[in-house]
Amino acid sequence: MAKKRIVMALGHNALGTNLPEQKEAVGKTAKVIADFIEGGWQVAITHSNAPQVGMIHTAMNEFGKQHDGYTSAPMSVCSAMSQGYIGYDLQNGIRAELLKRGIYKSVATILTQMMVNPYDEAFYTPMKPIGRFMSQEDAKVEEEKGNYVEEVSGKGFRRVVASPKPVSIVEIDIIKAILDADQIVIACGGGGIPVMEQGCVLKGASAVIEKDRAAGLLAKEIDAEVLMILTGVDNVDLNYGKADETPIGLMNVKEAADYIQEGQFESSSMLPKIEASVDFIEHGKNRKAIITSLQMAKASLEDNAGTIIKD
Ligand SMILES: Nc1ncnc2c1ncn2[C@@H]1O[C@H](COP(=O)(O)OP(=O)(O)O)[C@@H](O)[C@H]1O
Ligand SMILES: NC(=O)OP(=O)(O)O
Repeated sequence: MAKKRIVMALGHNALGTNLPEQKEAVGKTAKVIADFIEGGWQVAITHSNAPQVGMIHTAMNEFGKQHDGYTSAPMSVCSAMSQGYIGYDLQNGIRAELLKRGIYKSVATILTQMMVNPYDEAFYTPMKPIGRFMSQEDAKVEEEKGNYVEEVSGKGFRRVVASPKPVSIVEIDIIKAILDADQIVIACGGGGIPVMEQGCVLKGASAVIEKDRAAGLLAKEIDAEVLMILTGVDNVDLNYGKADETPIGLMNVKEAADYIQEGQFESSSMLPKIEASVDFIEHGKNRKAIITSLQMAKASLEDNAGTIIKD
């Protein structure tokens, strides 16, 4: 019988935002991933990259100017770098955890490109926050460089870039081949490297794709049973941040659509997770999406925690 597949999308809490944090977080995350593999799941992993891609872009473009022969790097190249260095940590962390348990499986990171539509409206309105939180003075400097910034209530300022929807996964066949061989794949990291087709050539786009939307597309493409989005909270809340905030345990796609209509979910954080979940469920049978924290991951798989979205 074919093994069941799960896509695990790792947010900042399961991953950290810089190298030391990442090392520590990955150790804990690898244990949960290994539990799932031990439990007989075929696992595809994807991850966040907004803090990292912003840091890499600043490093490449600021320091690049200061040294002869160093050149700056476009956002698509920075996305590729973020996939490489996050994947490197993740694949070693998972490999080590599996070895400790006597499980001999390969873990591979696929530098994944994601086809986007060059006419996607999102290119006209940069909305995806990346990089560090900045003071107003630093934000002004960024704007003078030609970058876009946005104020994040109570937290300072952040760069924002375009975030087109992912249309197709260029490396999907190799991702499927790794899963068919019952090995572990890390793919579509940071939403995938956004590219546009120009004849036979793929050109990088100056954008960062929402990793939750990429995770949903990946889950659809590999025909996963479960899309598990691991984030900073145990549950999705209704009336988030208000006095009558209420955690959602179970909702169906109709209820999710109604809540979206009511404007229950923030566009830059929870909305893409819910939309990706609904889209995943609507395109298959007996599928389940889970939004929860790393701590609740195992319990949520048995419907005992987290926010579960079903048909
Ligand atoms: N309706 C909601 N219910 C719960 N958390 C919410 C909601 N809306 C926004 N959030 C916030 O959004 C965060 C998740 O978004 P984000 O930080 O972008 O995720 P990640 O990096 O984990 O993918 C949560 O940790 C929480 O602080
Ligand atoms: N690419 C992306 O969605 O990253 P974050 O989850 O860090 O925002």
